[in-house]
Formats: sequence, C-alpha cells, structure tokens
Amino acid sequence: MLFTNKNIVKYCQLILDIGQKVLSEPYRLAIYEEEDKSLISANFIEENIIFNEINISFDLILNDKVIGKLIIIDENLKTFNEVERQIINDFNNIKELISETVINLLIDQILIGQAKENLNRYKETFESLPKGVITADQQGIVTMINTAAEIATGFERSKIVGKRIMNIFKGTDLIEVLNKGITFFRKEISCNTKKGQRRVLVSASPIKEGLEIKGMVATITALEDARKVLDYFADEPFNNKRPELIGESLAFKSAWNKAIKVACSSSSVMIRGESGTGKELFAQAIHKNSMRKDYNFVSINCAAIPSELLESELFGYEAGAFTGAKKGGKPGKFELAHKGTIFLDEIGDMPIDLQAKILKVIQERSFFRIGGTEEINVDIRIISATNQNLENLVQENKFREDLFFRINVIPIFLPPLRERKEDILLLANYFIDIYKDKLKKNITGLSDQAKNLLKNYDFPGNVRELENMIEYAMNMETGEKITANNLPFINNQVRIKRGITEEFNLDKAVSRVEKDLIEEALEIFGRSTAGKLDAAKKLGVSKTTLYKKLNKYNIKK
Ligand SMILES: Nc1ncnc2c1ncn2[C@@H]1O[C@H](COP(=O)(O)OP(=O)(O)OP(=O)(O)O)[C@@H](O)[C@H]1O
Repeated sequence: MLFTNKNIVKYCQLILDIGQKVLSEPYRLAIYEEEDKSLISANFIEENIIFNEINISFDLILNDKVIGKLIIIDENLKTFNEVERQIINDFNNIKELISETVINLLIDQILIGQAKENLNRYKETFESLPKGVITADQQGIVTMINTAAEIATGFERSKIVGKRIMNIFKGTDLIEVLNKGITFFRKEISCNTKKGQRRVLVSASPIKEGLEIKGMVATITALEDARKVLDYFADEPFNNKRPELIGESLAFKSAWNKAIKVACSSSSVMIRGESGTGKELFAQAIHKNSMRKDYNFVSINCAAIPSELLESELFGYEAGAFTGAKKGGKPGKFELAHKGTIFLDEIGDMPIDLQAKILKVIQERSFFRIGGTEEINVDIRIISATNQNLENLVQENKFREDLFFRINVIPIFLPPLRERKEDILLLANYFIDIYKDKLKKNITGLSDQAKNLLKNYDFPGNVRELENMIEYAMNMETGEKITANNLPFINNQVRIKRGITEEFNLDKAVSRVEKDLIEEALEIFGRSTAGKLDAAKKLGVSKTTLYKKLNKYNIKK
C-alpha cells in the first residue's frame, strides 16, 4: 500500500485504533526485557501461549531508546480486523509508529488512571472525615463541602458549591484568609437555613502554593458538638485520663472536674487540703492533662528544704557563687520547669524573703541564677499546694498578700477522706491490688468486719494513712481477705470512739465492744468447734460463756 496525502489521515486513524485495541485488551500485551527476554509484565498466564500465539512484536521505544519488546497476541485472529492486520503485517516501517502510539497511550492510561485513583481516594477521605470541611478557591467560591459540614451547618451541598463563602458565613473575616493569608480559629458563627438557625464554630486557613494563596479550607463544628466534647472532659475523665487517681464521691469528682477544666490554661492553681489528700497527685494530673505535658513537671517541697538552700534550689547558681557551689553551676527548679509546670508544695512554709523573689518570677517570668548576670526567661505554670490556712498567715504577716493573690487564681479544695467515705473501700481495694502484686500475696479483698472498721474510721492521715494501713495488713495477713485483726490502729480508735461518741450508756458500750471482740476472734480462729475453743481461750472465757454470748449478740455460729 502506498502512502498518499489522501490516505495518510486514514492510516493515522487506523494506527490509533490499533493502539487503542491493544490497550483495551490488556491481557494481550506483554513487555519483556530487551536483553534476556525475561518477562517484566504480562496479563496472560501461561508462557507457552505467549510464544505460540505471537503474531506482532515491536521494539518498545521510549525517548529514542529501545527499552523492551512489545508483544501483541492476536489470539484466533479476533482482535484485529483484516485491514488492521494487513497494516500491521505489511508495513514494517510503521511498526515503530504503532509502538510509539501504544506506549504513549499506555503512559496516558497509567497517568490518568493514577490521577483518577488519587482523586477518588481524596474525595472518599474528604467525604468520610468526621469533621465538617469546606474548601474554596482563590475568589472564595466554594469548591467542596463534605457531609459532616452539611450536617453541622444545615446547608445543602447543591446550594453552597459555587457560591461565595463570605456570603454564606456572613459577618466573618473569612475574606482576610484569602487577602492576607490569616488563619483564624474557632469563630462562633450563625448559619441561617430553612430549617432554622445553627450555631457553628469555624476555623479557616489559607491554602498556599509557595507564597501564593490558592484558596482556603475551613473546618466546621456544630456548637452543640463542641459543648459535648467539653462536657465529656468535665464529666467523664475518670476512666481514661486518671488511672492513678481514685475517687467516685461527689466531693472528689467536683474537685477533679475543676482541675481538668483548668488544665489547659496557664493560670496559677492552688491546691488546698489536709495532708495526704492527694494534692501532689492532683498537680501531676493537671500537668499531664495540659498542653505542657511533654515538658517537665518539677516538684519542690518548700517545707522539706532548709530555707538557706531553698533559694539555690529554686533559682540555681553559677560556678563560684558561694563556697561549695558546683564547678559548672546548677540550674534551678524554675529553669528545669521551663515550658512545663512547677509544683510548689507546702508553699505556706516559704520564707518571707524568698516570697518576694517568687513574686518577681511570676510577674516578670524571668530571674537570675545566684551569682549570675544573665537574665533567664521562663515559661512556667505554677501550681502550689498547702494544708495551712494561708489567709491567717497573710493576716499574721507571714505570707505576702500580693503573692497569695497571684498564686491563688484557681483554688481547688481536696476534701478529707472522712468527707468522702464512699471512696474509702474503693481506695482500699485499689491499694490491695497494688500490694497484692508487690508482695506476691493472694489476698482478694476485705472481710466484712474490716470493711466496717474502715468505713467508720476518721483517717486523720487521709489517703496516705489508708495506703499505709493496707500495706501493713497485707504484710501481716495469711488468709485470703484482710481481717479486722490486721488493722490494729484502726481497731483501737474505732472501739474507743464508738464507746465514747455513740454509746453514752456504759452497758451498751461494753456490749458493743464485747460483740466486736467476739466477732473478730471468730474471724481469726474460724467458726469450727476447734476455732471457737481457741477464740474462747484467747478471749479469756469458757466455751459455754462464748456460746451464751454468741446467742446473746446473735452472732453467726
Ligand atoms: N485519689 C487518690 N487515688 C489514689 N491514690 C491517692 C489518691 N489520693 C492520694 N493518693 C495517694 O496518697 C498518697 C499521698 O498523696 P499526695 O502526696 O499526693 O498527698 P498530699 O496531699 O500532697 O500530701 P502532703 O500534703 O502530705 O504532701 C500518695 O501515695 C498517693 O499516691
């Protein structure tokens, strides 16, 4: 066949058709390495088919280089029609052209396929985001809105896409995002829809390519959802955020809720409560739940450190600042707490001259090391704690009033254990679990009588005392449950207290103590006949007397 001006267009079209056919039946396409003819890819399965059925084979040319072989199998002569086959077989000189056409089509197909796939993936991701998102182009025309944004705003997709975003969220600075590249956070906006008004929080930032602003992306949260999140942190932080702080009583929960609410701010917190109520643990929990959690929590007990040393502990010192100063100097607690939290425990014991220096750090967020000339800037959150009456100390001029106000911005009161009796058994069991592992004991809980004793005890030392008590009992106990016998300190206090406070009648008080002692003895020696005999011996009464008393007090035999 001869190439003429007339038929050249026809041939070109034919070549394109052939290329497209090759690609539309991809299982007929194989690509081999040129050198060793090993298969790079083929969409058909058995090699022998390839070799038996080969009837067209081209060099694979890309950028003027032969990169392989293109083999097309025209199985049973079905793929190509007569004319096409004739072109392929007769015109060796246009095989390269076909090869190039196929390759170009192939590359296009791959690129278009990938782009489509990526686009689909982005669309799916965008669509399934749980947060509402709206995008707009350079002119502020909305290009996309996902379902979460539709739900939050109440706007319908079809009515939003193509409109100017500034007209949708009226009265906002969204235009500034496009004009000046400003990002804005959580602005409360009203959306007026046919279904009524919806309040949403909108944050928006520019989409940039280099310095050029190409559009914007806005995230939308329904105000009620934002509130739910806050409520969640206020009401439900117990399970996942506070594993080491135990307490379910209202008094405890309300202190915790307050702590968690203020965790994310940088305001100074003052935790007040009796000794052992968990003030330090609370301070740690506030730090762990704050933005500062990745930096240090530095604790210093102002009462435990001699006042002469306190200053250098807090502010650090330079080499040679005083006799005995370390060679290279030492950073103080304030420096170590940079970007984190400093916990000033027992702040009521802070010497008055140091109080002035602390006040300066709080006001200026900077200080000098002892003997230092360089001012050190710090970004710290101060949590202080005391079990003293600071107001009285202020009255007595032992505590600076200005410092008191500075550190007492958010006061949190931790209730003593006697005011949250619901927490006693919860904490006791928590400590039993801890010491069970530590002491490798198989103790599973408390006997009924031990429970009663704990519930009625005053706990002057609060949680710390309870923990010590459980540790002692766990060491002593040989059975599976902690018995009253192994709570000796508590035993005495409860018995005496009950005798005095509850039973003014002497006979009744004596009976109560008698009954308690018998129950305790039975718990220790058991209720078998032999156990009762031992119990009677220990109580210094005969077996008959013990039985009489069991009947009298209606004690389980
Ligand atoms: N709610 C709690 N859950 C679990 N353990 C607690 C709780 N409260 C306190 N504790 C434990 O009690 C002990 C005392 O706690 P912490 O040192 O925080 O008390 P504090 O009020 O700072 O005491 P102090 O005033 O004597 O310094 C610690 O062993 C702590 O683990």
